[in-house]
Amino acid sequence: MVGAGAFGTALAISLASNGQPTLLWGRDAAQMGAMAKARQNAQRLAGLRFPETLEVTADITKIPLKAVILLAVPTQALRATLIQHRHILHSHMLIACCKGVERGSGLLPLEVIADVLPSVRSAILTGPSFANDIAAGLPTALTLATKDVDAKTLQTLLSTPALRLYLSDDPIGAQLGGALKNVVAIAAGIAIGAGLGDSARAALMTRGFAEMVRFAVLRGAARDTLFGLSGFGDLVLTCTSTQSRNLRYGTAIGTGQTVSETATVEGVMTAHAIIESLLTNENDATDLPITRMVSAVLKEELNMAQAIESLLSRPLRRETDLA
Ligand SMILES: NC(=O)C1=CN([C@@H]2O[C@H](COP(=O)(O)OP(=O)(O)OC[C@H]3O[C@@H](n4cnc5c(N)ncnc54)[C@H](OP(=O)(O)O)[C@@H]3O)[C@@H](O)[C@H]2O)C=CC1
Ligand SMILES: O=C(CO)COP(=O)(O)O
Repeated sequence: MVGAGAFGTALAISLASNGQPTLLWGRDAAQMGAMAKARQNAQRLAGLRFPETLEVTADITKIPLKAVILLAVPTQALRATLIQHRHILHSHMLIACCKGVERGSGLLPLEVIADVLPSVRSAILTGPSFANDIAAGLPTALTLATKDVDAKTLQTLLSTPALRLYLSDDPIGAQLGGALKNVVAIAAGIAIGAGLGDSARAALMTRGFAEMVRFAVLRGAARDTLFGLSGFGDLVLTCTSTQSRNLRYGTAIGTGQTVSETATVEGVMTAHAIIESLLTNENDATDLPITRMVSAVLKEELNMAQAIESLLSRPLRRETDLA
């Protein structure tokens, strides 16, 4: 496991609890030392003890030769991680566990991997799951999306009695579902924080989902993928649970609080990345009113009242119209 934050630690605990010898690598030697000593990640998953089969290290050369590597760093840190450790990572199967779009390039995690390490085999692991739930061994279902011929072997390797992996051969759709639902969750949080009510949240979730499907299909995804765990499933979880950092972030913005950017809130950069990529890529020209509003509010180009007014004054249309 590369990345010892909440999600990397949770997946490592889950796999090791299933009897798999698992190596959890993090970049901060002092932090890794403390985790190895306490047998828990006190900073991000306090109280959830490491099984004996879980080894913690800050030495990336300890990764065994043929190991499958899960990459659990934020999307905006993925390229730097790949570049820094390319001499180790290039010969392994890489499973991206991040949810987002890279700012500047508009690329999805597997596209970033292909850009840095063109010949590497890769997959995306995504879907509705909170790190705490996975680490506690609660039942969870995720999507493992890949074009790789060894997909079934990977599915078996990474599934546990509590963590069920469903296979998909649509990595684009799975990645876009995971990335876009974070943006909609910020919008849902803003609505809740601003006191617009649960009905407004349901409207945003539904129209946000329409937006997700529209953009994903345009980017080459299969429409059905968005109706699965990685799209609809994760949208529901993230927009309705206060465990979600994206929802909490949006709620704080909606209540007018000043928000610190220290936590991983993937929807922020993803909203900007998508809207900025629309300016440069004509093929992506589509109507994304909710993503556009989230990006504009977070950049303080619009205040909340203007954003809400702009969404509510859009022309009336048929529900199933494409835009
Ligand atoms: N938490 C969750 O419930 C879930 C998270 N995810 C996804 O997993 C991804 C990671 O999120 P999460 O684990 O929660 O985030 P955290 O903020 O908990 O952890 C991020 C981790 O990435 C590390 N990191 C950041 N930059 C780099 C870098 N350049 N090189 C090496 N390591 C780096 C951090 O190290 P350091 O501590 O040294 O800064 C930290 O260990 C995100 O894309 C998220 O959407 C998916 C499903 C559930
Ligand atoms: O991706 C997640 C749930 O599936 C985690 O959501 P947050 O990043 O908003 O906490």
